[in-house]
Amino acid sequence: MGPVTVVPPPLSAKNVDSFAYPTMKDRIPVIISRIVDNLTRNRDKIIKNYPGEDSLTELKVIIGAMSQLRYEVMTNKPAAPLRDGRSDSFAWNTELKKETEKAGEEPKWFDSAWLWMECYMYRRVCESVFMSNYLKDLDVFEEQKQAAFTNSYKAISSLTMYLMEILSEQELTPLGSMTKNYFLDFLQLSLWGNKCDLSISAGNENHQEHNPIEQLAKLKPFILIDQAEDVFQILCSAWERLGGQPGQVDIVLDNAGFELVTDLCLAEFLVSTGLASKICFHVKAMPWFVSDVTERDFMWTLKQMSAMNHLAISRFSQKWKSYLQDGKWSLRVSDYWTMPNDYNQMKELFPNLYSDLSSTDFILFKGDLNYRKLVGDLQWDPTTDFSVALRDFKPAPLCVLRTLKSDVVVGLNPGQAEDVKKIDGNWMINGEWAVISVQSVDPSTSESTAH
Ligand SMILES: O=P(O)(O)OC[C@@]1(O)O[C@H](CO)[C@@H](O)[C@@H]1O
Ligand SMILES: [Mn+2]
Repeated sequence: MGPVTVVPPPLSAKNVDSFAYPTMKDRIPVIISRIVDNLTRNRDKIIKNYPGEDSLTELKVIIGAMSQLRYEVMTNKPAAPLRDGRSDSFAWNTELKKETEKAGEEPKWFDSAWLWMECYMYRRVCESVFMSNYLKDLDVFEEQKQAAFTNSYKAISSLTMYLMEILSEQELTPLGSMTKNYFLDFLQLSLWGNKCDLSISAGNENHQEHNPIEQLAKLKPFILIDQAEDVFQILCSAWERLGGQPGQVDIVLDNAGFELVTDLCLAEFLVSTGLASKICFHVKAMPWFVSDVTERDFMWTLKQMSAMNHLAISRFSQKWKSYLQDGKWSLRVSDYWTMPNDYNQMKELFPNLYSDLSSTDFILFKGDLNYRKLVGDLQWDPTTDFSVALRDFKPAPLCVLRTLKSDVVVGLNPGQAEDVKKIDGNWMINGEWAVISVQSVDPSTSESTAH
């Protein structure tokens, strides 16, 4: 038996010096107010897209529910059971009961675990929409997500042209050194794509304007942990294990807009250089943390790209649609990604998802929320090993690409956190700093090594 890990307490808004506190006090109320604004401003469009004799009444009910939710957050009311009867509501209400039993009272916004309450907030937003008849499929964040894509046109253009150029001009053998160098570039592009999420900016415009490739060298010193080479090594080991065939890669997506395009470009690079045989993208089952990708966002992005008068953008989107048809790429939706639980609990709560993930050769997790769920959103000492913070979550070799937007980080060297803090007091929350953290799992022994 290995050493027993003492698990620290969760991040919580009860610590007024933590980022959880201003999130609850300011950012979440602003996010809810923006939903109300958006629904009010787009009233006619919504009624037109979701016609029905009661559409307008339902829209008003949703707006009312948003005001009620904002009031509940601001006055620290206890979490109430979900009432929408959606397939996940039983699991959610079971979690609510468990939390209540653990604490001796219902979870509250400013007293309980930040991760739990923040997920509950987005689930409540969805509840108000799911409770309607005509507006059931309304995505209250759609406009913001679509604007984030449209406003990143220049960066998307540079990125896709760069990808097209290297794929057509270079002889890239799967395990060659040139492939490795380009792979490292695309992995970093996907990492920095994570700067562009909309919940951190409380829904303010947050898009990519500059040429992303030119920025890579400048951004390199901001990667606090860089295990990108280990990722390449994992893909090479899969090759060898599979007798000279590439393995499957799963990507647990985060945000729509520019970030999604960086992820798709990475996936294109992987399949067209023979580093991966198949890609499975995991998307959210409902609108989530403002900018997270749903299946609809994914398909919308491809459709928009096809309609663009731009050679590289439209070509890639055609190619990507054909991958979806021939199974080289697939999408998978699971309710687990929109539960409040961390990934250590996945094996017990969603064994099918865990076993699916165990059958792949490599999992890439994108973004800050995935990072929080991997390490449990706990107050770890920053020098804790990544594998210790993951606890029992080791379905397959995995990597997380994350810009820091919440005050939890592990895997740093002694003194590193203190040094970065001297340079940038907001290093943990401003999205300027990043980590590429890896856990390699040897499939024969299931032993993991992480740094
Ligand atoms: O997962 P993502 O898109 O990178 O970030 C989600 C996020 O904006 O939401 C939380 C704050 O509300 C933070 O954990 C994080 O900054
Ligand atoms: Mn996100």
